[in-house]
Amino acid sequence: MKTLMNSRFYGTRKVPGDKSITHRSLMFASLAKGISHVKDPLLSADTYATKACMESLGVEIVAEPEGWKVDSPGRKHLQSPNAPLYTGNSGTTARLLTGMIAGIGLEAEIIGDASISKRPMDRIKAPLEQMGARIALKNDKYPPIKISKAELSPISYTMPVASAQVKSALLLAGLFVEGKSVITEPSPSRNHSELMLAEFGADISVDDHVITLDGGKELSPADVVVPGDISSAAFLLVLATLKPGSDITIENVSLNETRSGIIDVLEMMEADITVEPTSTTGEPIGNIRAVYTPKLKGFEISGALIPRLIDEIPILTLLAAHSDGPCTVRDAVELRYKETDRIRAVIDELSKFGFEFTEYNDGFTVSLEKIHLAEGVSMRGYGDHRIIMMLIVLGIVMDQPLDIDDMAAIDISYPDFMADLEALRKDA
Ligand SMILES: O=C(O)C1=C[C@@H](OP(=O)(O)O)[C@@H](O)[C@H](O)C1
Ligand SMILES: C=C(OP(=O)(O)O)C(=O)O
Repeated sequence: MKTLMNSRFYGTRKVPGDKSITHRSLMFASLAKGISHVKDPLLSADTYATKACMESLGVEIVAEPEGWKVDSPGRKHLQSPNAPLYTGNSGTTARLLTGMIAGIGLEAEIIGDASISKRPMDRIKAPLEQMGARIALKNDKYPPIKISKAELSPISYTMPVASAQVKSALLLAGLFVEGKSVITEPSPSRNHSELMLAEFGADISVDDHVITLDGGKELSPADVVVPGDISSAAFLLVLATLKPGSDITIENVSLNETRSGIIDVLEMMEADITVEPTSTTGEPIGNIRAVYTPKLKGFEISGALIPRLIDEIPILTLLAAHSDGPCTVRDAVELRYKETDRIRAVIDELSKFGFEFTEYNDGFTVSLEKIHLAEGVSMRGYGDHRIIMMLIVLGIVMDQPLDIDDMAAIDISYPDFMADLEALRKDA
């Protein structure tokens, strides 16, 4: 990390493939009999976990120069695994896979690492049981998730929280059930499942907050091109905004409205940011340029904006360092149920440098007079990739290399993060 100090960051870069889209491409391709291709997938610990789970069900996935070839015997020929399915650190894998296993009538036990073992799964158990699934959890809440064979019926479900993982688990469960499943969201969460299921031939329609899936139809193989992940781009965009002399363009990144809340926030803060849409092939794609902006406005984010930037909140908090007023996050209690309690982690770590927080159950208000350099302080990453990358950006902005534990957790979503920073680094 030392080599990144006293630098500015300049240039054009692509970030790795979108994590949410990569998980879904592997799962949907595994349900469609025949060969699908996934171009430019994210190659990271989380997506390798999904790949290994699909292979355990009997799907052949081969690396090709441009990505993966997924060869599925068809959902009727997938097999119950003879060992627990290990989802590593990936909540998306655990929740979507539960819906998928229940939907194809297999039995399996789903486990994960220490963080997954503390993430709530009752949010998928309740609606899946309403469909007829048989699911057992530890203390009725946590993994291991034990799924027994059962026949399902369609569901009509109003989700209490906007969660793409819950929505997608229900869509996966309803895919091969005759009849209409209707899912209503309180506000739109990421819609990659809806877009991609249509590409794989599912009968799915969306009307405002209501998703209707007419189940019982087989999926057909499809080729998926994975755009860059805006959640990974977020770290570079915030770095460019905060670091004097910086000017970074991220190319070929997903601009999907349900994910692009970070652009709204940067614009709200009057950061120097430019968005150039390039194409739409199911997913809207484009380039985003962020240029150093010495003075920013404060932000207040809540309500329907939160699901559109939920994973970016830790890195967005750093923008308080240059804002002329406080920054407030509300309606984000979901952050407490991620890889770690991200509200606590952000408050505990940034308080070490003079960021002042008022904590709420569903967020915080943060302001900063001046960063206090805290020599020799050790930082906790909580094994959470997004907290660790936020702390790395903080260290670069302060020109103080931070001693952060668990750096290897970057591999969960952005294995090339340090290499990309090096590639963009220029002498100040
Ligand atoms: O469906 C997905 O791919 C994801 C949905 C979000 O979680 P929730 O569904 O719990 O909001 C997000 O935080 C996660 O990183 C990925
Ligand atoms: C919360 C995240 O992922 P998951 O829920 O898949 O573990 C994330 O990537 O920030």
